[in-house]
Amino acid sequence: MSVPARRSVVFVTGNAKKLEEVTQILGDTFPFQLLSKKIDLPEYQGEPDEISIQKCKEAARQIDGPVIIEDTCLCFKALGGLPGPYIKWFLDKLGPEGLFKLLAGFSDKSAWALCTFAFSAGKDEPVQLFRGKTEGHIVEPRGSRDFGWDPCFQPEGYEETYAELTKEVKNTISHRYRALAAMSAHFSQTNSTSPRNKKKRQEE
Ligand SMILES: O=P(O)(O)OP(=O)(O)OP(=O)(O)OC[C@H]1O[C@@H](n2cnc3c(O)ncnc32)[C@H](O)[C@@H]1O
Ligand SMILES: [Mg+2]
Repeated sequence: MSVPARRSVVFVTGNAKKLEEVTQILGDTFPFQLLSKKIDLPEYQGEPDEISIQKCKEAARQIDGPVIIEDTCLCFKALGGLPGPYIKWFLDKLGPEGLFKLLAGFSDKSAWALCTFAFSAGKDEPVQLFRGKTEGHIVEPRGSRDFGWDPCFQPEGYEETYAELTKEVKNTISHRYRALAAMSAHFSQTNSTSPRNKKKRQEE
């Protein structure tokens, strides 16, 4: 009896570090075979959900098949949630030091990292969102300069910044880990091949 091929989905991102973490976090646990495609999708404006929906629709249009995208925000409480989805440009121009200095005039250094994964089964198909949030503080940069704003984000309950933590630890507490856990849980349920679920799926 032949084993049915695992359905595949393309993770569209222009960020190699994101892809690396996603691969490490998911391991073999994800019910889809994850392929990747390096495309720099447009940086949309608006609320995080809207941005992820637009980004996913554009990815599905370009790939013309099942896709996943991800969008990451870094939100400063004292700035009403900004830079939020615009963190990429702030980081590009200011670096982690500048991000820390942005909060010089504020006693509240608290922040949260928000990750949104978006899935679409293909062009013109609906988009499903999965979110993960990790609370923390913006600190003077410490640790490796490997990945984005990691050196200036210290997650709640830790003495280290994301950049000082090992990948193993970051990948069990991060915004990305939490969003992926939500997405995996969803697809593990809907993808289950138990006869009951199969029947349910056929009825949907
Ligand atoms: O192609 P995409 O997937 O959009 O990749 P991107 O690099 O453009 O990423 P975003 O649009 O989501 O912008 C998020 C910014 O935050 C950075 N970033 C994302 N996740 C991070 C993490 O876990 N730690 C540190 N920096 C991160 C990333 O390098 C970007 O500068
Ligand atoms: Mg981007």
